[in-house]
Amino acid sequence: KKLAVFVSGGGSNFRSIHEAILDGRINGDIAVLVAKCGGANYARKKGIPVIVFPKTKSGSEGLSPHDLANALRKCKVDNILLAGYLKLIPAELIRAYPKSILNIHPSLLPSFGGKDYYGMKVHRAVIASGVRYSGPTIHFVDEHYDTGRILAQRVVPVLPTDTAEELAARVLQEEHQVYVEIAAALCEERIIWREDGVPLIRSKD
Ligand SMILES: N[C@@H]1O[C@H](COP(=O)(O)O)[C@@H](O)[C@H]1O
Repeated sequence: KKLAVFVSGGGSNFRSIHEAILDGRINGDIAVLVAKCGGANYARKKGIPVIVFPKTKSGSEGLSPHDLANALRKCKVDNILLAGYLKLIPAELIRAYPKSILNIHPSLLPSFGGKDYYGMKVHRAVIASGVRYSGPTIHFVDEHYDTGRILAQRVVPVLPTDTAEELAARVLQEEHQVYVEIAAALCEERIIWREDGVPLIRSKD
């Protein structure tokens, strides 16, 4: 399978997916990185093409949603993985990639999800709420923030002494593992849909 990865932040999930492709845990290929941030340096070093999206404020750089959809089709991209990508995905791209776009969010959705919950804000809210467990969620992407069908979750404890940074680090470690497992299942076409629309992962033969 050909993957496009979208990043806004440091890109550690992107790197861990790429390393899993290099060592054979994922039978796929990153055709292109969509970013305009730090993650792009690693991609350029590894010879992965980079597309700047969205357009920069000056309009001098970056693609429109329509041009991006065309560029991904040209790269023969099968699936899109959002890895720390903070922008809403345009409806045109969701129409072009039905049931083919995944996102990772650092909380147990539907709790602590939505446009106001990103980065450290998530972990601060989790700690302030007093919940005892948190963890990453991987879900399909729809027109809204963090509301698409949930595909996978992992649980980590929230310790009484945790700072948001400590909790974020514990969740990020789980993120790297679960996103590699799910990307591997995606590339082996082991994602199936239950009649009621819930996506499931078929175990390896
Ligand atoms: N959306 C969230 O943003 C953070 C970015 O991580 P990275 O992959 O850019 O290091 C991760 O916690 C991810 O869940």
